Amino acid sequence: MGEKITLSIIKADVGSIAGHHMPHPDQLAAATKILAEAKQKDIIIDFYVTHVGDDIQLIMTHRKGVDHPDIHGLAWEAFKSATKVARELKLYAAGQDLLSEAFSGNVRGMGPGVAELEMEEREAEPVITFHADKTEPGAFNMPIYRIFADPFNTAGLVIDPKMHDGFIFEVYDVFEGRSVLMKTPEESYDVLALIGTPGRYIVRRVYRKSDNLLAAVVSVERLNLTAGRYVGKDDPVAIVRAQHGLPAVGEILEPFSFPHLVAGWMRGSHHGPLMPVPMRYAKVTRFDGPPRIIALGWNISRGRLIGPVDLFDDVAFDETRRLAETIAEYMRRHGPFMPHRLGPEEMEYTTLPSVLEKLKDRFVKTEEAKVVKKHSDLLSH
Ligand SMILES: O=C(COP(=O)(O)O)[C@@H](O)[C@H](O)[C@H](O)COP(=O)(O)O
Repeated sequence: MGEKITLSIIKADVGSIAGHHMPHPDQLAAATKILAEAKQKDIIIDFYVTHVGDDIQLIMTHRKGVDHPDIHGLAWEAFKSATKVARELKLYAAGQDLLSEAFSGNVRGMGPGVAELEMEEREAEPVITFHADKTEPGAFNMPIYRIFADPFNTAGLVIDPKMHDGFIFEVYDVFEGRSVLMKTPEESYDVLALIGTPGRYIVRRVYRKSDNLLAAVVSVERLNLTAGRYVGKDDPVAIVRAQHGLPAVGEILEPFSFPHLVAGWMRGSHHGPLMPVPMRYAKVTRFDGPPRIIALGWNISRGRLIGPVDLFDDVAFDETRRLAETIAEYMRRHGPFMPHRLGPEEMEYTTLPSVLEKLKDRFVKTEEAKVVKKHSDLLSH
């Protein structure tokens, strides 16, 4: 057995410039300083700090396995430091995603989003990390399904003997906090029956069936469910391993050529197209969006992060971006109406219920005559 390396992405929104747009460079520098010191002390092997929209992304490699208090504590410290900068500069929503003052061993349930994948490095270990803003973890359901279970997307499912048996999906129910393992292709329709409800059922992990190799991990934290109130959107991340018996990089990127509708966007309350963008466009503007995603390509070499390459920085995705803009325009024309605005179940976790609360005593039973009388009484005052 070779050495095990863990790739951890821990992300949080701890304040940004000009609303929920993007972090200040000094915040990224503060987080970088903390991780650089940890690298010097051999707590982590390597790291990279970036952002998508207003979310700071800590990408780290280490030998400590998933959910390790040293790694989570380090991320917490980096976010605290970036929050301090945000407070000094009076940035917007300083410390937004840090739901607790004190760290208690693990950032899960404390606000930040987490995707961690422990691996035995293959001879070459190509990996893609995805980072999204203004959307929820279920936004990954459709692309992950297409990558690992749709032969019209992934030719390797048909052609490559190592993939031909299919993959095992772990689907997580965010409301019940439990998950189920399901096999594709044989249980594909059952998988789809669940993950077509992306606000509740989220693909959390995918394993290659032939040898149980862990191929993908998605962050499943739903910030508003954790906080019990509207805080911001979850802005999920994912790690997908590529090539040599796994989907090729091009097969992993392919589903993102369709800018599918996801929940999030303005006030976490609207459906909009997920737009794949290069890092330089990883900041939201129009109606605080549209929701965006970047894809960073890496090779992991004895834990060293070789990269990133900015995978959506390609004219091949120009048409997708144009289509996303057209869809954004179409959806925007609906204003406050569904299906642009989310449905009532999803709106439960936004600020709308407090508006509706004000109206609750003004509803009257619809017995026509009495209603007309009551209205005429009200109007005559
Ligand atoms: O979705 C949004 C922020 O989500 P985020 O923090 O990026 O997860 C924004 O659209 C805000 O909801 C919007 O700008 C209003 O913000 P507040 O004035 O309520 O802070």
